[in-house]
Amino acid sequence: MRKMLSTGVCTSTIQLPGKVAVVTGANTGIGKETAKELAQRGARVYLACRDVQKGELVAREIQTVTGNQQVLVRKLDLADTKSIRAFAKDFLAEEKHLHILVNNAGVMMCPYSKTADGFEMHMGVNHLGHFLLTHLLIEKLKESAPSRVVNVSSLAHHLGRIHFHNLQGEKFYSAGLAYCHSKLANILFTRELARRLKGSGVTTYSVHPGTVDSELVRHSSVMRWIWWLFSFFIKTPQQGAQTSLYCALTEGLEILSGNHFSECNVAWVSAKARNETIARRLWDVSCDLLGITRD
Ligand SMILES: NC(=O)c1ccc[n+]([C@@H]2O[C@H](COP(=O)([O-])OP(=O)(O)OC[C@H]3O[C@@H](n4cnc5c(N)ncnc54)[C@H](O)[C@@H]3O)[C@@H](O)[C@H]2O)c1
Repeated sequence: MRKMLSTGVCTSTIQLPGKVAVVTGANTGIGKETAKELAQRGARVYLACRDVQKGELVAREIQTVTGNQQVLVRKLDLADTKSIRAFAKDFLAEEKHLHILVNNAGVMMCPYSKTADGFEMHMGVNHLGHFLLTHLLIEKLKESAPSRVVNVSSLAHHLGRIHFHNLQGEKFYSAGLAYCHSKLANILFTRELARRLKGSGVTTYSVHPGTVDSELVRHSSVMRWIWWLFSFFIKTPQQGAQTSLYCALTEGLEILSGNHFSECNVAWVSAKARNETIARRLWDVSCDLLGITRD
């Protein structure tokens, strides 16, 4: 597939020597390209990956391409809170700072399954896993301010709903909709996080990367076919990384904390994604599910 149609490009020229970044799901697709660009600009970049072997291959590739040897791989399985806690514990022991956290990893349309902690896989990995990770790293982000959290969501959030009585798909389940619900949760999390972080020097943004040629559609032959059919309009992962990079790097973006971005611009979100009551309730429910004390 050859791609075109990318209007959003991150034009920031900022360099990142001495800065530390974590990118989840960085061994493929958009996450890999995001990590590569952060490394290119001189940051120490942690590739937080489920598959450490694949991560090591990618780290070596990024080191070769960028000349930056500070590209490190650490095990992170967002489908297991023990793994998330272990990752955070080791990271906090190892690093003095964290300036950029890109919550990029995601699953789409996987068959009904549960995480190690019994959460529905989309909600568990895409939302709850990143919620816990951010919670565990938030003090380090505050200490390192100015710092940023970028949450990779999707246009698919428009079809999402937060059914509090069916958050784990226990009453009804559709793999396609489960993905949409989790991507809506990413935006609600971003908005509530921004509200809570006001004045802390940590800002946060949610992102729609565009429609990108990646491994995301691996679970759905229909989606693979649609991707192939529209291949001319589909972005490369490098193009798909631009809005995440824009939100991580652009100077002066702090006043737009909590907003959603697409094509390196503020983007419209659904009415459900702007509902502060749902955002606060989702925050509380997420804390309860993860055993985090509500504040
Ligand atoms: N590709 C698109 O068109 C598109 C569109 C909108 C949003 N997105 C979002 O972009 C993000 C990146 O997706 P991509 O397109 O690069 O797909 P991808 O499948 O290439 O990358 C997803 C990454 O997440 C990782 N991951 C999955 N489950 C994990 C787990 N349990 N623990 C840790 N890592 C895990 C995978 O290993 C992979 O590295 C996702 O959040 C996705 O929802 C993608």
